[in-house]
Amino acid sequence: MTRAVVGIIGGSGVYDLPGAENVRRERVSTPWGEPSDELVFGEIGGTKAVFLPRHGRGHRLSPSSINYRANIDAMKRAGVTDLISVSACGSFKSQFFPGLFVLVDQFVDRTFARQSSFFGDGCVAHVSMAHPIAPKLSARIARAARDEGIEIAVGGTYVCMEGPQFSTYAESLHYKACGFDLIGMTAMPEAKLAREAEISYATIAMVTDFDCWHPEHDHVDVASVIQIVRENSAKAARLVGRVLKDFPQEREPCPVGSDRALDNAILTAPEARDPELLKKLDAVMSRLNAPSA
Ligand SMILES: CSC[C@H]1O[C@H](OP(=O)(O)O)[C@H](O)[C@@H]1O
Ligand SMILES: Nc1ncnc2[nH]cnc12
Repeated sequence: MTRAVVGIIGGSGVYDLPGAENVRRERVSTPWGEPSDELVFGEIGGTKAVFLPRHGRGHRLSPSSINYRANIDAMKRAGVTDLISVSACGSFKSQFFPGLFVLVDQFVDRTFARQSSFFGDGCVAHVSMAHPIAPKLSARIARAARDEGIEIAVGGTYVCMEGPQFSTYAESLHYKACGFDLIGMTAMPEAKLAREAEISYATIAMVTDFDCWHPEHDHVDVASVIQIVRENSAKAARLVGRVLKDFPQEREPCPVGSDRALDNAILTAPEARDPELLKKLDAVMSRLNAPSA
Protein backbone atom coordinates (compact mmCIF):
# COMPACT_ATOMS: atom_id res chain seq x y z
CA MET A 1 0.00 0.00 0.00
CA THR A 2 1.08 3.58 -0.64
CA ARG A 3 0.34 5.87 2.28
CA ALA A 4 -1.52 9.02 1.19
CA VAL A 5 0.30 12.28 1.89
CA VAL A 6 -1.39 15.53 0.92
CA GLY A 7 0.71 18.42 -0.32
CA ILE A 8 -0.60 21.97 -0.34
CA ILE A 9 0.97 24.71 -2.43
CA GLY A 10 -0.18 28.11 -1.19
CA GLY A 11 -0.41 30.96 -3.68
CA SER A 12 -0.50 34.73 -3.27
CA GLY A 13 -1.43 35.65 0.30
CA VAL A 14 -1.29 32.01 1.49
CA TYR A 15 2.06 31.55 3.20
CA ASP A 16 1.27 29.07 5.97
CA LEU A 17 -0.97 26.15 6.91
CA PRO A 18 -3.20 27.01 9.88
CA GLY A 19 -4.57 24.07 11.86
CA ALA A 20 -1.62 21.73 11.32
CA GLU A 21 -0.24 19.80 14.31
CA ASN A 22 3.24 18.41 15.06
CA VAL A 23 4.71 20.95 12.68
CA ARG A 24 8.34 20.94 11.62
CA ARG A 25 10.10 22.87 8.86
CA GLU A 26 12.73 21.33 6.66
CA ARG A 27 14.77 22.58 3.74
CA VAL A 28 14.62 19.86 1.08
CA SER A 29 17.37 19.82 -1.55
CA THR A 30 16.61 18.67 -5.07
CA PRO A 31 18.71 18.00 -8.19
CA TRP A 32 16.69 20.78 -9.88
CA GLY A 33 17.72 23.52 -7.48
CA GLU A 34 16.07 25.18 -4.49
CA PRO A 35 12.33 24.99 -3.79
CA SER A 36 10.54 28.28 -3.04
CA ASP A 37 10.98 27.83 0.73
CA GLU A 38 11.36 25.24 3.47
CA LEU A 39 8.68 22.55 3.41
CA VAL A 40 6.32 22.57 6.38
CA PHE A 41 5.53 19.03 7.56
CA GLY A 42 2.54 18.47 9.81
CA GLU A 43 -0.69 16.56 10.36
CA ILE A 44 -4.32 17.52 10.04
CA GLY A 45 -6.96 15.09 11.32
CA GLY A 46 -4.45 12.24 11.22
CA THR A 47 -3.47 12.88 7.58
CA LYS A 48 0.11 13.81 6.79
CA ALA A 49 0.38 17.24 5.20
CA VAL A 50 3.28 19.01 3.50
CA PHE A 51 2.94 22.72 2.82
CA LEU A 52 4.95 25.02 0.55
CA PRO A 53 4.33 28.71 -0.14
CA ARG A 54 4.75 28.96 -3.91
CA HIS A 55 6.24 32.46 -3.89
CA GLY A 56 8.22 31.87 -0.66
CA ARG A 57 7.49 33.56 2.66
CA GLY A 58 7.41 37.32 2.12
CA HIS A 59 6.38 36.70 -1.53
CA ARG A 60 9.98 36.88 -2.82
CA LEU A 61 9.48 35.01 -6.10
CA SER A 62 7.80 36.22 -9.25
CA PRO A 63 5.71 33.67 -11.24
CA SER A 64 8.42 33.37 -13.94
CA SER A 65 11.26 32.75 -11.49
CA ILE A 66 9.56 30.14 -9.27
CA ASN A 67 11.52 26.89 -9.58
CA TYR A 68 8.49 24.71 -10.34
CA ARG A 69 10.63 21.63 -10.93
CA ALA A 70 12.31 21.96 -7.54
CA ASN A 71 8.94 22.52 -5.83
CA ILE A 72 7.33 19.42 -7.34
CA ASP A 73 10.44 17.28 -6.91
CA ALA A 74 10.65 18.33 -3.24
CA MET A 75 6.99 17.37 -2.76
CA LYS A 76 7.69 14.00 -4.38
CA ARG A 77 10.70 13.43 -2.11
CA ALA A 78 8.46 14.30 0.86
CA GLY A 79 6.17 11.43 -0.16
CA VAL A 80 3.31 13.61 -1.44
CA THR A 81 0.76 11.59 -3.42
CA ASP A 82 -1.98 14.23 -3.79
CA LEU A 83 -1.34 17.92 -4.29
CA ILE A 84 -3.80 20.75 -3.71
CA SER A 85 -2.87 24.07 -5.25
CA VAL A 86 -4.49 27.26 -3.95
CA SER A 87 -4.32 30.11 -6.47
CA ALA A 88 -5.55 33.68 -6.74
CA CYS A 89 -7.21 34.13 -10.14
CA GLY A 90 -8.88 36.71 -12.33
CA SER A 91 -12.29 35.84 -13.79
CA PHE A 92 -13.83 36.16 -17.25
CA LYS A 93 -17.37 35.29 -16.15
CA SER A 94 -19.81 37.35 -14.07
CA GLN A 95 -20.92 34.23 -12.20
CA PHE A 96 -17.32 33.71 -11.00
CA PHE A 97 -17.24 36.73 -8.73
CA PRO A 98 -14.46 37.82 -6.34
CA GLY A 99 -14.42 35.70 -3.18
CA LEU A 100 -15.85 32.60 -4.90
CA PHE A 101 -13.83 29.36 -4.98
CA VAL A 102 -13.74 27.45 -8.26
CA LEU A 103 -12.54 23.90 -8.81
CA VAL A 104 -10.59 24.15 -12.05
CA ASP A 105 -10.87 21.21 -14.45
CA GLN A 106 -8.83 22.39 -17.46
CA PHE A 107 -5.80 24.53 -18.20
CA VAL A 108 -4.51 26.46 -21.20
CA ASP A 109 -0.77 27.09 -21.06
CA ARG A 110 0.37 30.45 -22.48
CA THR A 111 3.65 30.57 -20.54
CA PHE A 112 6.90 30.72 -22.49
CA ALA A 113 9.77 31.39 -20.08
CA ARG A 114 9.74 28.40 -17.74
CA GLN A 115 11.27 24.95 -17.49
CA SER A 116 8.20 22.82 -18.06
CA SER A 117 9.48 19.24 -17.95
CA PHE A 118 11.71 16.98 -15.87
CA PHE A 119 12.46 15.04 -19.04
CA GLY A 120 14.50 15.98 -22.12
CA ASP A 121 17.47 14.87 -24.20
CA GLY A 122 18.72 11.57 -22.79
CA CYS A 123 15.34 10.58 -21.41
CA VAL A 124 12.38 11.72 -23.51
CA ALA A 125 8.89 11.29 -22.09
CA HIS A 126 5.43 12.41 -23.18
CA VAL A 127 2.75 12.15 -20.50
CA SER A 128 -0.95 12.73 -21.19
CA MET A 129 -2.33 16.08 -20.04
CA ALA A 130 -5.80 15.50 -21.50
CA HIS A 131 -7.30 15.46 -18.02
CA PRO A 132 -4.90 17.50 -15.87
CA ILE A 133 -6.96 17.38 -12.68
CA ALA A 134 -7.31 14.23 -10.58
CA PRO A 135 -11.10 13.73 -10.38
CA LYS A 136 -11.17 11.94 -7.01
CA LEU A 137 -9.10 14.63 -5.34
CA SER A 138 -11.27 17.31 -6.90
CA ALA A 139 -14.44 15.49 -5.77
CA ARG A 140 -13.05 15.32 -2.22
CA ILE A 141 -12.57 19.09 -2.25
CA ALA A 142 -16.14 19.61 -3.57
CA ARG A 143 -17.51 17.32 -0.83
CA ALA A 144 -15.48 19.04 1.88
CA ALA A 145 -16.79 22.43 0.68
CA ARG A 146 -20.37 21.15 0.83
CA ASP A 147 -19.82 19.72 4.33
CA GLU A 148 -18.31 23.02 5.52
CA GLY A 149 -21.03 25.13 3.87
CA ILE A 150 -18.50 26.81 1.58
CA GLU A 151 -19.72 27.86 -1.85
CA ILE A 152 -17.58 26.39 -4.61
CA ALA A 153 -18.18 26.25 -8.37
CA VAL A 154 -17.21 22.97 -10.00
CA GLY A 155 -15.43 23.17 -13.35
CA GLY A 156 -13.58 25.98 -15.06
CA THR A 157 -10.79 26.53 -17.57
CA TYR A 158 -7.77 28.41 -16.21
CA VAL A 159 -5.49 30.12 -18.72
CA CYS A 160 -1.97 30.56 -17.41
CA MET A 161 -0.18 33.67 -18.67
CA GLU A 162 3.51 34.43 -18.25
CA GLY A 163 3.10 37.74 -16.43
CA PRO A 164 4.20 39.41 -14.27
CA GLN A 165 2.19 42.24 -15.88
CA PHE A 166 -1.56 41.70 -15.97
CA SER A 167 -3.30 41.35 -19.37
CA THR A 168 -4.09 44.16 -21.75
CA TYR A 169 -7.76 44.94 -22.40
CA ALA A 170 -7.50 43.25 -25.84
CA GLU A 171 -5.95 40.12 -24.32
CA SER A 172 -8.64 40.04 -21.65
CA LEU A 173 -11.41 40.26 -24.28
CA HIS A 174 -9.63 37.60 -26.34
CA TYR A 175 -9.42 35.11 -23.45
CA LYS A 176 -13.05 35.80 -22.60
CA ALA A 177 -14.07 35.23 -26.25
CA CYS A 178 -12.09 31.97 -26.21
CA GLY A 179 -14.44 30.78 -23.47
CA PHE A 180 -11.81 30.63 -20.73
CA ASP A 181 -13.11 31.14 -17.19
CA LEU A 182 -10.11 32.13 -15.09
CA ILE A 183 -6.63 33.55 -15.45
CA GLY A 184 -3.53 33.20 -13.33
CA MET A 185 0.25 33.05 -13.68
CA THR A 186 1.31 29.91 -11.83
CA ALA A 187 -0.67 26.72 -12.52
CA MET A 188 1.56 25.94 -15.47
CA PRO A 189 3.97 24.22 -15.56
CA GLU A 190 3.11 23.16 -11.98
CA ALA A 191 0.27 20.87 -13.13
CA LYS A 192 2.39 19.36 -15.93
CA LEU A 193 5.27 18.62 -13.57
CA ALA A 194 2.96 17.09 -10.97
CA ARG A 195 1.66 14.76 -13.69
CA GLU A 196 5.21 13.79 -14.73
CA ALA A 197 6.00 13.09 -11.07
CA GLU A 198 2.84 10.92 -10.83
CA ILE A 199 1.29 13.18 -8.20
CA SER A 200 -2.49 13.72 -8.33
CA TYR A 201 -3.19 17.43 -8.69
CA ALA A 202 -6.16 19.74 -8.13
CA THR A 203 -6.49 23.52 -8.09
CA ILE A 204 -8.71 25.58 -5.84
CA ALA A 205 -8.98 28.90 -7.65
CA MET A 206 -9.84 31.78 -5.40
CA VAL A 207 -11.42 34.44 -7.62
CA THR A 208 -9.91 37.79 -6.71
CA ASP A 209 -10.90 40.10 -9.60
CA PHE A 210 -12.56 40.45 -13.01
CA ASP A 211 -9.27 41.06 -14.81
CA CYS A 212 -9.90 44.13 -17.03
CA TRP A 213 -12.69 43.13 -19.47
CA HIS A 214 -15.54 44.07 -17.10
CA PRO A 215 -17.12 47.49 -17.79
CA GLU A 216 -17.25 48.23 -14.07
CA HIS A 217 -13.76 46.93 -13.21
CA ASP A 218 -11.32 48.32 -15.75
CA HIS A 219 -8.05 47.13 -14.23
CA VAL A 220 -6.59 44.72 -11.65
CA ASP A 221 -4.63 45.99 -8.70
CA VAL A 222 -2.59 43.90 -6.32
CA ALA A 223 -3.91 45.60 -3.16
CA SER A 224 -7.49 44.55 -3.95
CA VAL A 225 -6.35 41.03 -4.92
CA ILE A 226 -4.58 40.61 -1.58
CA GLN A 227 -7.53 42.07 0.32
CA ILE A 228 -9.84 39.43 -1.23
CA VAL A 229 -7.31 36.69 -0.41
CA ARG A 230 -7.07 37.92 3.22
CA GLU A 231 -10.86 37.99 3.54
CA ASN A 232 -11.06 34.41 2.25
CA SER A 233 -7.95 32.79 3.71
CA ALA A 234 -9.71 31.41 6.81
CA LYS A 235 -12.32 29.82 4.52
CA ALA A 236 -9.55 28.27 2.39
CA ALA A 237 -7.82 26.89 5.50
CA ARG A 238 -11.13 25.43 6.75
CA LEU A 239 -11.71 23.81 3.35
CA VAL A 240 -8.24 22.28 3.15
CA GLY A 241 -8.52 21.16 6.80
CA ARG A 242 -11.78 19.36 6.08
CA VAL A 243 -10.33 17.64 2.99
CA LEU A 244 -7.45 16.35 5.11
CA LYS A 245 -9.65 15.23 8.01
CA ASP A 246 -11.68 13.05 5.65
CA PHE A 247 -8.74 11.78 3.58
CA PRO A 248 -8.19 8.01 3.20
CA GLN A 249 -4.99 6.54 4.67
CA GLU A 250 -4.13 4.73 1.47
CA ARG A 251 -3.54 6.37 -1.92
CA GLU A 252 -6.55 5.82 -4.18
CA PRO A 253 -6.06 4.71 -7.81
CA CYS A 254 -6.60 7.71 -10.08
CA PRO A 255 -9.22 7.31 -12.87
CA VAL A 256 -7.18 9.51 -15.23
CA GLY A 257 -3.90 7.80 -14.43
CA SER A 258 -2.12 10.53 -12.41
CA ASP A 259 -0.62 7.77 -10.27
CA ARG A 260 0.89 5.89 -13.24
CA ALA A 261 1.44 8.67 -15.80
CA LEU A 262 4.89 7.37 -16.75
CA ASP A 263 3.64 3.94 -17.83
CA ASN A 264 4.26 3.90 -21.61
CA ALA A 265 5.41 7.56 -21.60
CA ILE A 266 9.19 7.16 -21.89
CA LEU A 267 10.43 6.82 -25.47
CA THR A 268 14.18 6.68 -24.99
CA ALA A 269 15.53 3.13 -25.12
CA PRO A 270 17.01 2.00 -21.77
CA GLU A 271 20.50 1.69 -23.28
CA ALA A 272 20.27 5.20 -24.79
CA ARG A 273 19.30 6.96 -21.55
CA ASP A 274 21.64 9.56 -20.08
CA PRO A 275 22.84 8.32 -16.66
CA GLU A 276 23.25 11.90 -15.37
CA LEU A 277 19.64 12.77 -16.20
CA LEU A 278 18.44 9.45 -14.76
CA LYS A 279 20.16 10.33 -11.48
CA LYS A 280 18.21 13.60 -11.33
CA LEU A 281 15.00 11.70 -12.08
CA ASP A 282 15.40 9.37 -9.07
CA ALA A 283 12.37 10.79 -7.23
CA VAL A 284 10.18 11.44 -10.28
CA MET A 285 10.76 7.89 -11.59
CA SER A 286 10.82 6.21 -8.18
CA ARG A 287 7.77 4.02 -8.83
CA LEU A 288 9.23 2.69 -12.09
CA ASN A 289 12.54 1.95 -10.40
CA ALA A 290 10.99 0.21 -7.38
CA PRO A 291 11.64 -3.56 -7.30
CA SER A 292 7.90 -4.39 -7.43
CA ALA A 293 7.17 -2.10 -10.45
C1 LIG B 1 -1.16 38.95 -6.52
S1 LIG B 1 -1.89 38.98 -8.09
C2 LIG B 1 -0.90 38.02 -9.20
C3 LIG B 1 -0.34 36.74 -8.66
O1 LIG B 1 -1.37 36.05 -7.93
C4 LIG B 1 -1.49 34.74 -8.46
O2 LIG B 1 -0.56 33.93 -7.75
P1 LIG B 1 -0.88 32.45 -7.22
O3 LIG B 1 -1.38 31.67 -8.39
O4 LIG B 1 0.42 31.94 -6.71
O5 LIG B 1 -1.93 32.62 -6.15
C5 LIG B 1 -1.13 34.92 -9.92
O6 LIG B 1 -0.87 33.70 -10.56
C6 LIG B 1 0.05 35.85 -9.84
O7 LIG B 1 1.24 35.17 -9.53
N1 LIG C 1 -6.37 39.08 -13.37
C1 LIG C 1 -5.35 38.28 -13.12
N2 LIG C 1 -4.49 37.92 -14.11
C2 LIG C 1 -3.45 37.09 -13.85
N3 LIG C 1 -3.19 36.58 -12.64
C3 LIG C 1 -4.00 36.92 -11.63
N4 LIG C 1 -4.01 36.57 -10.34
C4 LIG C 1 -5.04 37.16 -9.74
N5 LIG C 1 -5.74 37.91 -10.63
C5 LIG C 1 -5.11 37.77 -11.82
